[in-house]
Amino acid sequence: LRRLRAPRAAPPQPPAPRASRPVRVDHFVDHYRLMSADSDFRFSEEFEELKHVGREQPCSAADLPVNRPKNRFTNILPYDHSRFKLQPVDDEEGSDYINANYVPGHNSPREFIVTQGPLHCTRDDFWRMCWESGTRAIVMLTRCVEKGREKCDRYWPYDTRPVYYGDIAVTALNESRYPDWTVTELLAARGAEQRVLHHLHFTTWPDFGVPEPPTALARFVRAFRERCPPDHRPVVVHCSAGVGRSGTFITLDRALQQLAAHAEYIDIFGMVYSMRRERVWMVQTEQQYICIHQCLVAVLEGQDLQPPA
Ligand SMILES: CNC(=O)[C@H](Cc1ccc(NS(=O)(=O)O)cc1)NC(=O)[C@H](Cc1ccc(O)cc1)NC(=O)OC(C)(C)C
Repeated sequence: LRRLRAPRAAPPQPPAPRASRPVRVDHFVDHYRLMSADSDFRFSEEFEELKHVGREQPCSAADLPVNRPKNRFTNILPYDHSRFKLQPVDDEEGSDYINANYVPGHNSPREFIVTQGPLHCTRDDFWRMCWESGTRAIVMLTRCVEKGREKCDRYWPYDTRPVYYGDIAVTALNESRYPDWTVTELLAARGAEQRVLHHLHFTTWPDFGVPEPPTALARFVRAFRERCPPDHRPVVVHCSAGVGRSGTFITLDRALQQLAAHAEYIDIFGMVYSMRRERVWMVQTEQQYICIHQCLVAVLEGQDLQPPA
C-alpha cells in the first residue's frame, strides 16, 4: 500500500526573489528618492529580499577540522563551488584551502577574488593565492586594528626591506598617502620571477559602516581603476571578513563602469544577488546597500567627486 501512496508533496516554499531589479539610468535619481522615502522603507524591503540568497550552498572544505583555524570568523565561510583553490602541497590535507571566493565583476564572471583579512597563520597562504592567481592588484578596505581589535594581519612590509611569506619575497617599492587611502607598489618575487603589484588601502571605512562622505568611496574606486584598468587578471579584494565592505566596493566598481559604458539600466539588486550566490553576505548592511545608491546619485547629478579643498 505504501508503494501505491502518492509521493508526499514538498511543503510549499516561499517564492524565490526575482534575481534582478533593473532601474533606468535616467530614472535613477527619482528611484533613489522613492526608495529612501519614509526612513528608507523601500530600501529595507528590497535589501531583506537578499537575505537568503545563496545560503543553501555547502561550505564543506571550510568545515574540515584542519581548515577551521584558517577562518577568521565562524559565520563567514566560503562556498565550495566558488572557492579559490591553492595548489595542493604534496598530500597535505587542507593545503588547497583559503577563505576566499571568486566573485563576478563588470568585466568577467571571475574578476575578483574576495577574501578575509589574512590571519597570522594564513598570510603565507594569502601570498600563495596572490601569486598563483596572477593578480597584480590588492584592494584592502579595513585597517589592521580598529577600536583595539585586530581585523587583519600586517601581511606586507613596513619599510623597503624584503619580507618572506613562505617562499615569496615581498618588498615595498614606494608609498603614496592620501586622506582616505594609501597606495603602495609591492615587488613580489618567487624564484627567478618578479612581479609588481598595486596595493590600494582604503583607511577610513568603519566596520559595518559606510565611508564619510560616501563619495570618498567613489573617488577611491576611480583611483583604483586609474591604476588598475580591467585586464584578464583577477583583483584580490579584502576587508576583515571579506563580505560587507568588499561587496560594497565591488558593486560600486561594477555600477560606475556601467555608467561609463552608457548603460541604459543599472541593476544594483541583481549585482548583489549574483555576488551573494558566490560569497556569503556580500554587501552586509542596509546602509552599505544605500551608500552604493548615494554614490551613483552623486555621479549622475554631476557632483564633483574631488575632495573639498
Ligand atoms: C556581525 N558580525 C559578524 O557577523 C562577524 C563576522 C564579520 C562580518 C562582517 C564584517 N565586516 S567586513 O566584511 O566589512 O569586514 C566583520 C565581521 N562574526 C562574528 O563576530 C562571530 C560571531 C557571530 C556574529 C554574528 C552572527 O550572525 C554569527 C556569529 N564571531 C566569531 O567568529 O568569533 C571568533 C572571531 C572568536 C571566532
